[in-house]
Amino acid sequence: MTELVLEFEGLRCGYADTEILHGVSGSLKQGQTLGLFGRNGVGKTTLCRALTGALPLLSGEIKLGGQPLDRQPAFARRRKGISYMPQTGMVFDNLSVRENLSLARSDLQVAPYFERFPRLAERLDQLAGSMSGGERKILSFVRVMLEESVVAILDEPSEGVQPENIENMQQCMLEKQKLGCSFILVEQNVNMLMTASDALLGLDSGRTVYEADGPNFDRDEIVSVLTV
Ligand SMILES: Nc1ncnc2c1ncn2[C@@H]1O[C@H](COP(=O)(O)OP(=O)(O)OP(=O)(O)O)[C@@H](O)[C@H]1O
Repeated sequence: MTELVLEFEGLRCGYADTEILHGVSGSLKQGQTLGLFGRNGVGKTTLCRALTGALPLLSGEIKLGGQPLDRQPAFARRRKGISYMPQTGMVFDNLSVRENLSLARSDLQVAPYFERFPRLAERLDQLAGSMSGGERKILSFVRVMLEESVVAILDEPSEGVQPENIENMQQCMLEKQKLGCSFILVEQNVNMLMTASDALLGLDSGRTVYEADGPNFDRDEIVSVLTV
């Protein structure tokens, strides 16, 4: 049986006096991808931020490899192998592509990613802030791929990215999965969600409304959660 790498139970959290997540639970197996989806504003990014430690919990538990994680600060979670590609603010605009990539601090090699995304290689000395939205997403994605992660959380990586590069992103994820990395993938693109995920978690208004194990997901059910 595949080992559970990340477990979260009854997560409640929010901003100031507003509770956004009302007790969300889920789990992630080693080398697998949990697809997280739902309409705008239902709490997907909030869940990501709760898992990374950017947002404190009101209650609930998070475990990584069976060990409690929820009292650990964000930097300690990063050291334990939780990586995060945020939906926005994902690259340092005033640094070049080369400098952004060098921040990944790992021994993993960047060359295979330049083969998949040659425009990055062509723009190594360009400031990240002068790249297009899609190019910046790719840069942010590659930066996370270069981290030595146990769990990589990707918040809408395909937004604004052309289909050919979405396919390349999925190939990169598969390669890291083979090395044991697990992913939480926030995605509105139903095709990517269905093909990249081993299990799915659908949210609405801060609550779980859909859970399924793959590989055969029901597209109509997914679309209905996205269009409630
Ligand atoms: N920093 C913040 N302060 C106050 N409220 C916030 C903050 N960030 C998010 N929210 C609110 O929390 C709710 C959930 O937001 P969240 O970003 O988690 O949704 P989401 O499902 O990721 O949406 P999207 O698909 O649009 O990215 C929204 O109502 C949002 O307005």
